[in-house]
Amino acid sequence: KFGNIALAATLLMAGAAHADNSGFVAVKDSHFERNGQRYMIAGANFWYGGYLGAPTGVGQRARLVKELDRMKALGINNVRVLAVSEKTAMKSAVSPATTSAPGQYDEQLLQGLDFMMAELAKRDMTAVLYLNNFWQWSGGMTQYLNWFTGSPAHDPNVSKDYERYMAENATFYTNARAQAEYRNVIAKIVQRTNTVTKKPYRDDPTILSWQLANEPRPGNSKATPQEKATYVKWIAETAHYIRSLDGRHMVSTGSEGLAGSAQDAQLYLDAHRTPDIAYLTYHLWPTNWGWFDPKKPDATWNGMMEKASHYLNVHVDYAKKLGKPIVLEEFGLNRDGGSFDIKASTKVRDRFYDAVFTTLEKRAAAGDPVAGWNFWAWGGAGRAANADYWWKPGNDFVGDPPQEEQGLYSVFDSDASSLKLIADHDKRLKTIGAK
Ligand SMILES: O=C1NC[C@H](CO)[C@@H](O)[C@@H]1O
Repeated sequence: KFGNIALAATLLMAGAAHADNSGFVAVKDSHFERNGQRYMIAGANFWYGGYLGAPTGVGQRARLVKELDRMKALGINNVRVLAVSEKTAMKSAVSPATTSAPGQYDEQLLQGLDFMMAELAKRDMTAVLYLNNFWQWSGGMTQYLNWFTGSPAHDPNVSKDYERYMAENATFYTNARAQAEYRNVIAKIVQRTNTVTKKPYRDDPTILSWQLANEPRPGNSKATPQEKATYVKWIAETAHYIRSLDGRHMVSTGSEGLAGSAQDAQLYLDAHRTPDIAYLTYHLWPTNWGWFDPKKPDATWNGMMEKASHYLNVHVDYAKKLGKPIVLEEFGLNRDGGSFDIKASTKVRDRFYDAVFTTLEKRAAAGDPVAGWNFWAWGGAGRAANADYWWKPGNDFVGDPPQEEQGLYSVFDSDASSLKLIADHDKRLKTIGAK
């Protein structure tokens, strides 16, 4: 009899040994799992988290600690953060930047990322780190092209010619020297050892995923079959490269979904089919995409919600098709009347957030591969510094990057109704699917 008990205990131990208690988030049956439990992302966008963590210069470590404490208290468990920026002459981009020139990296900003990662780990929070930007506000792909083709970095805030901007940026994917430097940066960060925790990033479960870029697109709205094929290949090869450096962390694309895929569902599916991309991402921007006019809320709300509801649901269906989780890792709406003023109310935005959260909770409760959300974006204690609401070096960082008015989409610490809504839904989301 005693022998049986010993045998049972041994088998139990052996079984337990196989349960993954590493703390890493991984995909299991088209959901996220962490330490054997369902993991839902109840997240925020916090692009400047690494900047606040810097030991000198732009660093504001006391503010960073307070912002993370506030997020943690609300039940936010994940932040989506810009991991690296490129120095550029463009006015609407953040400065300083991590990469001042190919091969020259600002150790202070990289230590900022280290400090932020250490603080997240203390709070049992995770991070999605994006390694490039399709847009100009952190230098991004247009700055790489400036370095390697000599073409002037194209600021669409100045040219207003987004179609030309996007077509030009897509040449990044086939520029061998730009790709080589991009991979140097990827290797530098993925193989980095955190100077605060002394832990290699590769061994740090605080990272939820490495993300190829913020909102990478195949080209402009008329992307050609060749550009689309190039885009799918770039995603697969870059994701494979990251996985060759770090086989423990998931990799994600940063895609907006159809809006960032020339409205081509086949392209969006093909871009996320490779096994090296662990989950799908998508973003939802009603005002940017012309579905909503904050100055005519009553006239445009119904049409917008019809489109938004379809967008939310159809991408969950795409994820089901691929058998992978999907994260709505950006969504946002203006303050009432389109105001940038922190004193403006947020009634319409709260209604929109509530509708987004409720739609995704319903799909998650039905067992669909909804793995959570990140609202755009955490403004916290940051405040716009100038009457015209534009950012200048030395000003506070808020949820809106420098290419947009500081207050456009930010959720500030004084937006009590928004924060309560976020906290309530984050709590509800995390109970869905919990074993
Ligand atoms: O990634 C992004 N998506 C939309 C945000 C708000 O317009 C924008 O600031 C950012 O570039």
